[in-house]
Amino acid sequence: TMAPQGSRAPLEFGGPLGAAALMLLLPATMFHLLLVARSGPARLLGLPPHLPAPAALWSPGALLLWLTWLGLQAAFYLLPARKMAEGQELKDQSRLRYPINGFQALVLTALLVGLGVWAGLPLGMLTEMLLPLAWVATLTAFIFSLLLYLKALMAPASALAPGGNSGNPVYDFFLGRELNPRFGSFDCKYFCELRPGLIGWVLINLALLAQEAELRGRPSLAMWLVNGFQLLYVGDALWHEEAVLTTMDITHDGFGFMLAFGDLAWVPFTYSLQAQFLLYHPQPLELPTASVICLVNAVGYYIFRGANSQKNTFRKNPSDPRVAGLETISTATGRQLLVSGWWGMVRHPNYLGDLIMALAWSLPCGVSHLLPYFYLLYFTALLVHREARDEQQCLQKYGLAWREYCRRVPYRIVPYIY
Ligand SMILES: NC(=O)C1=CN([C@@H]2O[C@H](COP(=O)(O)OP(=O)(O)OC[C@H]3O[C@@H](n4cnc5c(N)ncnc54)[C@H](OP(=O)(O)O)[C@@H]3O)[C@@H](O)[C@H]2O)C=CC1
Ligand SMILES: CC(C)CCC[C@@H](C)[C@H]1CC=C2C3=C(CC[C@@]21C)[C@@]1(C)CC[C@H](O)C[C@@H]1CC3
Repeated sequence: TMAPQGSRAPLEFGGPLGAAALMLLLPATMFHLLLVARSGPARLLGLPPHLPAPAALWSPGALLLWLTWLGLQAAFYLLPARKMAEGQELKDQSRLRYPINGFQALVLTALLVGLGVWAGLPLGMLTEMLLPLAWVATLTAFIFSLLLYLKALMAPASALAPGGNSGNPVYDFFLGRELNPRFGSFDCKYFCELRPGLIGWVLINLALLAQEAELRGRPSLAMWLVNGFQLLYVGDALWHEEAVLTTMDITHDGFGFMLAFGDLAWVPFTYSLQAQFLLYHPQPLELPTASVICLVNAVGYYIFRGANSQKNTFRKNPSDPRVAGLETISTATGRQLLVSGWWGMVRHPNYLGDLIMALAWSLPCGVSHLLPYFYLLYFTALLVHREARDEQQCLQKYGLAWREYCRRVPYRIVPYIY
């Protein structure tokens, strides 16, 4: 109905109405979770006992801290990188270059925070600032996406994303118009996708652990597990930073409110929900149960990493001895699809591993509350939707070969179930 500005890509996320609803619903859910996690009953489905006064949301200190954080991570991004990677080929046949120094940013942040704590910085105080920090992060995401929307008005057609250019301002603002908005060599989307949000998430977790130690003498075993598991996940993502260049977020989606808010606000303030819950609702955890939970996380990580690495190795060099023996299907594009190994088990084995880890992150919080399982529920919905989007894109790319793959590997994420 509305495609005056170019792409006739089918509308996703329920079109403009869905986009408008998500723009309200996502921040509202984030604040709901932040408030409920610290409330006595900690009920996921129910109103928070107290709504904060507007003054509790606004703090110049939080604004300063947030801007310093973004500035610090931007400075780390600009430091010399161990490697410069090339992105996928763009519409104009060019390729962008990206610094691979995310893990270095994590290490430098850890050193800086360690130094601060050694010098007497009260890290636990960060937990008192989560609400105003989440508020400034949301405002930043909103203002940033508005600026990006305006910047895209001046971008050439070849720089626009396949979706996000329907002509409907609400929809396009949500999805993002420009594919790789950059200021000089500074790539806004790539920067936001991994650094301020993911590193911020583990820093908030650590502050919650420090605060628990302050309140109860030492951190609980459950808090250690949640911190350890999530640090492994974030460290892994930054270590394999180059792999993010082939995700649909970088190759297909524009940079709009969805990713800006998701990366800057949603990830740090909702992905740290389990640690938030544990600070206000300590849970007893015995060693034998903790060991079983560690095993669940290890199984999830093994599948997640095995599947991602197998595909990355295969895409880089199909004759690499680690993948050369695997069975494949040829496609008209000249690329091949794996039909054995992890990718012969289900069509998204990496999502399966990710979901098993999500379960392991919630289990230390016990089974008395639904709230810490929010991430697992949200993530299942996100991955089911993401899987469907990816299938659609693969069907377009590979046509009949993709149908053949679906016939040979009939399950999407969970063998014999889905
Ligand atoms: N924690 C979080 O919030 C989130 C985590 N994730 C995680 O990020 C990681 C990346 O996920 P995502 O970006 O969704 O995509 P994937 O890593 O699953 O990549 C999908 C792409 O892989 C290629 N592919 C699919 N099947 C095959 C096959 N059989 N053989 C070879 N190549 C194949 C296709 O691209 P092509 O053929 O072009 O190479 C397809 O588009 C995952 O581990 C996911 O779990 C993702 C989203 C959110
Ligand atoms: C709030 C919205 C509903 C959607 C926001 C989505 C974002 C939070 C996610 C989109 C893709 C992501 C990826 C990751 C984190 C979450 C977001 C940004 C990873 C970096 C997580 C670690 C993995 O190893 C790689 C992931 C790539 C995609």
